[in-house]
Order: sequence, then structure tokens, then C-alpha cells
Amino acid sequence: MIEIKGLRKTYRAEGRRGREVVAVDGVDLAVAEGDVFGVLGRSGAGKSTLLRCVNMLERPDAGTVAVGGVELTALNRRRLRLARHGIGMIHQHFALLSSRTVAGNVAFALEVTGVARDERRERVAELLDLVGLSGRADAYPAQLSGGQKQRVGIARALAARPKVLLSDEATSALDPETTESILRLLLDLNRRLGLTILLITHEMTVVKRICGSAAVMRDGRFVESGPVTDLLRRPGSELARDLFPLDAPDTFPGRTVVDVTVTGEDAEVPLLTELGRSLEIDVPVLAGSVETLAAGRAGRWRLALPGDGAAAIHHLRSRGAYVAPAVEPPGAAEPWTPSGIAADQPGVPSEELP
Ligand SMILES: Nc1ncnc2c1ncn2[C@@H]1O[C@H](COP(=O)(O)OP(=O)(O)OP(=O)(O)O)[C@@H](O)[C@H]1O
Repeated sequence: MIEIKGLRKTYRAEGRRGREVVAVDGVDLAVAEGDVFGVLGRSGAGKSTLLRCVNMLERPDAGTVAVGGVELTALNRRRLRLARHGIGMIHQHFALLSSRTVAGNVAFALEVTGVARDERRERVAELLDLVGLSGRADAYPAQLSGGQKQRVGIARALAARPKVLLSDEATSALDPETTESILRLLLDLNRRLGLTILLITHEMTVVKRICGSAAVMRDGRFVESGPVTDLLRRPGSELARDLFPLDAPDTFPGRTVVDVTVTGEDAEVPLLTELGRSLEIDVPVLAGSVETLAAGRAGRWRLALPGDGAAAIHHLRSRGAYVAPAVEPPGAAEPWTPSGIAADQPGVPSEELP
């Protein structure tokens, strides 16, 4: 539904001698229809610029952007204006018109597309019902809570029945409870309307609760990208570390400390109990949890395996778990993923194990 290739955007800092800032540095991105894709990254990573290039609020210096099969980067102004109706956008600070009521704010999006008055009234009522604000049509933004303001923003963004919704830190200004209710609404809209959502965020909760796919962005580039459950099993995944922080020592006297990740149905298997029973060993769990993510069930633990851990690692991998050392041995770039052998490949021969 969204296809970005080789996207690059630079800015010139203020002043005649301003240096060039590369905000987006060659990003490729494909968001499938109906997916919720989250781009995570620290401040200045380039997330907002990337998002604004998707609806061409910023014109990229290089690369292509296509939404719903239409290459926006190739359109003239008039055609681009029309194509933008198929892309809704919501903002961190809601961007509502303070002089208009809730209904007036939503109607505004229909006025600019030339929808007739009666049809507008009907559609506004429908949209407010969709976002759970039917009773507040005549309220002004100043009379609303943050969550209600964002609901107006969502209703307005959906006015022209877009297939794609862009979300720019939509929950960053909200408290955790309100964040949860807005995320539930977005997920509901995604499922009921088949809405494809591309969002940028720095909040892990957002990825946990609604994203099927994600990318981690740093210095204008994607350092990892794909379905969340795939990323969790990827060697050295930053997303895995941030979604499931393992706050525990990475060494244990006389034992091998490993980080184990399981996703999907494997996360339901009482893997650790079964490991202890089958090999007749005790396996201290130093940290970890199993959680229900939007992308599916996933679990991650830090374990202290007896001795060199080879038998236990073999067993865990044969059950579909991804196993990596808690501390990488010094001097080895990818010690647990020797070429030709994926670290999470079941049944890795024991001589390949550390
Ligand atoms: N209009 C602009 N003019 C000059 N530099 C800009 C402009 N917009 C963004 N930048 C620079 O581009 C880089 C990426 O900024 P961007 O806002 O896209 O990052 P971000 O990940 O969204 O961060 P934040 O969450 O703080 O907005 C930063 O170095 C920023 O200073």
C-alpha cells in the first residue's frame, strides 16, 4: 500500500554557510495493505521528515514514494492534491481549529473537498460516532480532554475515507490510560475499515499494542525493519532489547548466560519447564517475560545454563527458540551466527555451539 524506494531528504541549516543536514538517508519501506507499521527512533532520527515525505508535505531530494499504486513523486500539484485525499494524517498536538466546534473541525475537511452541506452533516455524524464522540459535536476544542481532541483529529483525518493513515506521535502528549484508549481506537479502525497505518513514535507501548511491523531509525536510516515477530528473533535486534529489556547480570559463575526469544505459538509452550525436565537440569531465569503483542505472542528470557550450555541450547533451538549469548565473546563479530547457519535454526550441530 505504501512503497518507498531510496528516499533521501536533506536540509540546509540556517545561514549562508549552513551545513547540510541529511534527515533521511536512503530509506526503503514497504507497508502492506492493512498493516500497522511503526517507525521508532530517538529525537532527530528523521522520523517526522520521513512521514512528511509520504504525503509530500516535504518533497524528497531523491527516491520514490507510491501510495496505493500511485507514484506521488511523479505527480503535478493538482494531481497530488487529489491523491492526498487518500492519505489521512494525525498529529501529536492535534492541530484543531480552536474557533470551530468538534463538528466544525471535522466538517472543515469535507468543505475543502467540496462535499455538499447535507452530505457533510451526515458524514460528520457518522465520523463522530466512529470515534466515540457523538455527544460532543457542539463542544469547542478548549472544552475537550487530550484524548477527545485526538479523537476529533482522527475523525477529521478519516473524513475523505482514506485508505492510509499517517500518525505523527499521536499519543505522545497523552497520559498512559488515554494512550491506551486511542491505540485501541486505531487498532479497531485498522481492523474494521482495513485502514493501513504508518506511524512514528518513540514509545514502545505503541509498537507492542498495535504494530504488526516496525523499523528502527537512526541518523536517517533504517537499522532494522520488518514484521515485529521476525525482528525479535534477529541477531542483535535493538527492537528486541527495547521491547523486552532484560535487566539482569549477563554472567553467572560456572554457567553460560543466554537470551532466548520465542514468538508465535512457540511462546505458549512451557519451554523452560520442559527444558529442565528433559535434560534434568535446573535453569535459573535471571529475567524475562511473555507478552501478547499486536503482532502475536512473544517471550524473551535471560537464562543461566549449566556448563557451556551446549545441550540446553541445542534443545531450545530444536523447539524453535532463538538463542543468543547475553554477552558476545570479545573479538567475534557474529559469534553465534556463523555463515550458513542461522542462529535460530533448529538443531544446530553441537560442534557449532560455543
Ligand atoms: N525544516 C528543517 N530545516 C532544517 N533542518 C531540519 C528541518 N526539519 C528537520 N531538520 C533536521 O533533520 C533531522 C531530522 O529531523 P526530524 O524532525 O525528521 O527527526 P525526528 O526523528 O522526527 O525527531 P523529533 O522526534 O525530535 O521530531 C534533524 O537533525 C533536524 O534538526
